[in-house]
Amino acid sequence: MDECIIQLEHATVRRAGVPILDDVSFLVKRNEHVAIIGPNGAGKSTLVQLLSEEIHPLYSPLTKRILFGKAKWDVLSLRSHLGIVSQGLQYLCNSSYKGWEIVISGFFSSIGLDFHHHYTEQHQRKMEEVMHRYDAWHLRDKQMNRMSSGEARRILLARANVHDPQVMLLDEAVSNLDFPSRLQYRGTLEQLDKEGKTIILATHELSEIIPAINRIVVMQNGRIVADGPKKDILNERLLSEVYGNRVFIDEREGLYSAWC
Ligand SMILES: Nc1ncnc2c1ncn2[C@@H]1O[C@H](COP(=O)(O)OP(=O)(O)OP(=O)(O)O)[C@@H](O)[C@H]1O
Repeated sequence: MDECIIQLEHATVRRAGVPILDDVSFLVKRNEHVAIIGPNGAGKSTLVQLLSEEIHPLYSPLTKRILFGKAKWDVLSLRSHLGIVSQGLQYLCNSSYKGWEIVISGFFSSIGLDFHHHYTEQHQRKMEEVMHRYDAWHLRDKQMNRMSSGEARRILLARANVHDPQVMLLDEAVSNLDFPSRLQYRGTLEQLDKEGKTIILATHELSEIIPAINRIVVMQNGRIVADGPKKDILNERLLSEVYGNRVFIDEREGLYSAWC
């Protein structure tokens, strides 16, 4: 049986006294892929941030957060197992660092390079390889704070992959990417699947959910309200209920799209 690499049990997060994640349990096995969907404010990003230890759950005797078999992590070591793309990270990376510096800093779980970061030729080769893969090589010497959102997103995707992480945590990773870049991104997800990586993505864009991602988690009001195989979850009745609007779903060549 596949090992459970993410074990979150009875996790609650409060902001201003309000539970924005309410007693959520979420388990992921090695090589399993999960897409998290749900309306704005449902708690998707909060769940992803719990997994990368950007935030912490409230203490309760029932609460567990065991990541890669360990309950306690030094956050930099944990991040070396994760490839993260999120709006929050993009905001932090909006600096005068150049594209290549942000990508290579993925090896150190840092944002850009500092005097104590010593990169090797091997790091450099891998940085060049992923920047080509994400069609970002032309952005290598451009400052992050002079890039368009889509250009910066490509840099973040390259950074997330550069250190060969076990788990990709992708929170609305395709936003701002143009159509050809989305196609390329899906190709990369397929490649990650072939390499045996675990993909966890939160998205509003169902076409991001490649055929290899078969488990869908639906969130609403800080809770997981559905969790199961794609064919059971991506149905118009269930999604119409969750989104509070009539939702239409279409499927073409294994990719889905939804609209109201
Ligand atoms: N720092 C904060 N202070 C107060 N409330 C917050 C804070 N961060 C998030 N929230 C609230 O927590 C809830 C969940 O937010 P979260 O970003 O996890 O939702 P989401 O499902 O990712 O939404 P979206 O699809 O809009 O990105 C929202 O109601 C949001 O307003």
